[in-house]
Amino acid sequence: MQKLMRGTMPPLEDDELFPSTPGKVKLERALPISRQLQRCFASTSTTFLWALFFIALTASYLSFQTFVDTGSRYFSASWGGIQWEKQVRNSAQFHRSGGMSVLVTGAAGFVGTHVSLALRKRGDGVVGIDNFNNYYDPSLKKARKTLLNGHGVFVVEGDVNDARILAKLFDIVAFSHVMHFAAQAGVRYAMENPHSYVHSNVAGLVNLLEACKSANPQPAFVWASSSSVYGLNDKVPFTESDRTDQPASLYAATKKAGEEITHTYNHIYGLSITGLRFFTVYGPWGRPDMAYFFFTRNILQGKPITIYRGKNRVELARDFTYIDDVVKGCLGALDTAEKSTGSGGKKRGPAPYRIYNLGNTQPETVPTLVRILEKYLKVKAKKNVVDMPGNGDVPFTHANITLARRELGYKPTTDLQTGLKKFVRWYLSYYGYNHGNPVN
Ligand SMILES: O=C(O)[C@H]1O[C@H](OP(=O)(O)OP(=O)(O)OC[C@H]2O[C@@H](n3ccc(=O)[nH]c3=O)[C@H](O)[C@@H]2O)[C@H](O)[C@@H](O)[C@@H]1O
Repeated sequence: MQKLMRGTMPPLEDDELFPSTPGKVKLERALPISRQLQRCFASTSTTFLWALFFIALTASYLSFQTFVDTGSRYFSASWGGIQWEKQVRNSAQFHRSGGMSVLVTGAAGFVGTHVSLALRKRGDGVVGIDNFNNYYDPSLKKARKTLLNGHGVFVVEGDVNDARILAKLFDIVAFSHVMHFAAQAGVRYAMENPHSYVHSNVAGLVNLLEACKSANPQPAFVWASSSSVYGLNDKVPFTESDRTDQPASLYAATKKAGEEITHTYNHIYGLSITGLRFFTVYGPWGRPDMAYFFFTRNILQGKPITIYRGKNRVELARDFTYIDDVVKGCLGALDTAEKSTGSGGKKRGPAPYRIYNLGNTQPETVPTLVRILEKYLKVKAKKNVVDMPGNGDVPFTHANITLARRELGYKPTTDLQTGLKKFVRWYLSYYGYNHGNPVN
């Protein structure tokens, strides 16, 4: 402030008030008393005007500062404060002996919501964080948040790229586990918005790992990788040790990068890491960007759906996995995760690094998926069958789940018929038949 005033208006020196032009000086000195008084008055009023100018400048500077302060408080108002900290603490509290305190990122997402609810229902403490971005309808995410709130899970509005909010959360709660779902999902959208994948799946992941490695105690870290890392691998079923160095999409490449990045944090800092490769997870409260979801909407609205087919007219297939089965796999991963070994950002000993497939081991074709939907919706789909565009898709996925079965106790029990029946029931109760606004 002082700097600004000095820079704007240096103090006036005597010789500036009385210019050094010899003739003028003489003239001043020759002036009568009355004129000199008049001059003096004139210079006083100039000083007065300058003083006014300074006051005005100071006042506007101060009010600008207040505006900036208020503004920054306003923009960060979604988190912070005593009440907010209390909510975080309460939500993190577990209610069973040997319970865990879990930070769930992407908690208002599809899998994040289901896992948070399951943890809470069995008495674990859960704090959610979600940035509620508009990749798909944020009102669905808000509805999931309301559901979570109703079960005592507090969801913080924030981004995993924000180091300040993560530091604050770890400051308030000694999380035993981090369950990381926050990511840019979707295979084909990577061609439209490649940077969002790097931002969330690479930069966001690193930011979160930095917070975890510095936390004391360090939490065990479990996170969502993807079946897409198998890329062009055509050895079936896909086994964890199969090659994953041929991704077919940028999405897959960022998930693969995540597997390598988490490995370095395990190696250098002693973070306990478990990566879960999800296979096309579906079910109630699902993601509207996925085929089973928007096929349902289009069929109900009488709009056509596009079914891709592979080379030589081969039908595409996915190892569609029902949400409840995946939730059990996630809980199994959390329950069996050994502790991280580092403290104060330093590794104290080797920590586990694990990767598991969470699939269904019963691949079904996309036309079969459509037939089941038609049956439960009681509406015939208008189908356009086209060759699969070169947009990052792979022709099929099929999980070998031996490892997860043995080490996590993972045992999927829901076939596509049963799972889609439950999805359709939820969809109709949430959107009604026309998919206008949610019915509730
Ligand atoms: O398991 C995974 O790794 C991935 O599963 C899904 O990706 P995807 O299997 O491509 O799921 P959908 O986008 O729902 O597509 C399912 C099938 O429907 C096909 N499809 C999709 C869209 C469409 O208009 N028509 C069509 O035939 C796709 O080619 C694919 O075979 C998720 O979207 C990814 O986030 C996740 O990581």
